[in-house]
Amino acid sequence: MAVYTDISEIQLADFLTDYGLGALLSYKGIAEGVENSNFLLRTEAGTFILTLYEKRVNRDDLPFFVGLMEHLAERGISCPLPVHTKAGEALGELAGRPGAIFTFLEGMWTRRPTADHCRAVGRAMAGMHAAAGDFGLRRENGLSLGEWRPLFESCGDRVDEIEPGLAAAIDEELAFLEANWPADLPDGIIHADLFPDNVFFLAGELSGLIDFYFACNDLLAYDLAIGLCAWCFEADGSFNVTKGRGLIEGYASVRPLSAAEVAALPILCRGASMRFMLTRLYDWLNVPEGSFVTKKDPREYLRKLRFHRAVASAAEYGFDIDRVTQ
Ligand SMILES: Nc1ncnc2c1ncn2[C@@H]1O[C@H](COP(=O)(O)OP(=O)(O)O)[C@@H](O)[C@H]1O
Ligand SMILES: N[C@@H](CCOP(=O)(O)O)C(=O)O
Repeated sequence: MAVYTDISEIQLADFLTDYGLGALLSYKGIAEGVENSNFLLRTEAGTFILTLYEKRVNRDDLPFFVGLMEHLAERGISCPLPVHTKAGEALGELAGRPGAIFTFLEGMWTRRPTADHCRAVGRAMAGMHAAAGDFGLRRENGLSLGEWRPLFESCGDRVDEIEPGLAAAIDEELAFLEANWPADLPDGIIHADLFPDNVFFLAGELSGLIDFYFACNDLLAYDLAIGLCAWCFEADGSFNVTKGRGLIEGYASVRPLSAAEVAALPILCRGASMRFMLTRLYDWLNVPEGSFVTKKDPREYLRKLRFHRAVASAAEYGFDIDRVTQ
């Protein structure tokens, strides 16, 4: 969850008068997600999601996110659609926060991803990359290579509280990533946070993608690397090659990879592990105790980073290179 901003029934009912959604019947904060405040709304017109945008979301980026969701939906990608006010606006303001109301997406995220789930996610990710190809706006990745060191430095001198020696290990890994990060791979709009909690399934089928608030222009294969980190590890920390094969082959069945993208996967996975370890680390040290937010453990991504550091070739992710390259 997250609910960082509390709203009263009076505030919400007043906000809703701008929309043609009828009267408010009920609302409650959603205890999932970590970035924004989300509320489940029931009005006379049906069920909706109200999102209030919090700290990491820049107000200027909101037209990109909302426009991207509309663009993807027009091209057949199942994702939430912003509801417009009677005046035609997708974005409003509530409790001092920018906010928007979205259509409710049926389905649930899976707590136990299987190789079939991974294959479906790979296909959906590649479908999203293709559908976003002609989107007219750009957004630079605010959490790419150049931002990792400042984020690390902003964690201050408490990093070793998480694990002794962690600060030095991060410093060394960042130096490697800064010196070796790939250039000249195909780029485009990526989701950049396609974790299991952002993919819904209904009756065994993938029913939609949510949470586009990290979406940005970056290397397409970096999205796949984020997916390998988020979907293909077991609770005991081991990498599941069957899931890895499912994810990558599912992706490549829609958008075949280049040999250079395949070769870059291990370093892209190291970068993805670093990125999620650092945001978790920052939150771990900075989100106040008692917030209605579940903090995520940075050590999970430290373990994943260590795994990827030991990978000598992308074939170790479990797939047949000839089946995924063009
Ligand atoms: N359009 C939607 N339809 C149904 N549920 C949604 C929708 N958007 C958000 N949710 C619910 O809200 C939760 C948090 O949303 P998410 O966008 O992941 O938040 P955050 O940006 O804070 O990570 C999701 O796990 C889901 O339960
Ligand atoms: N996926 C990130 C945290 C952000 O997750 P969200 O889906 O709640 O926005 C992580 O696991 O660190």
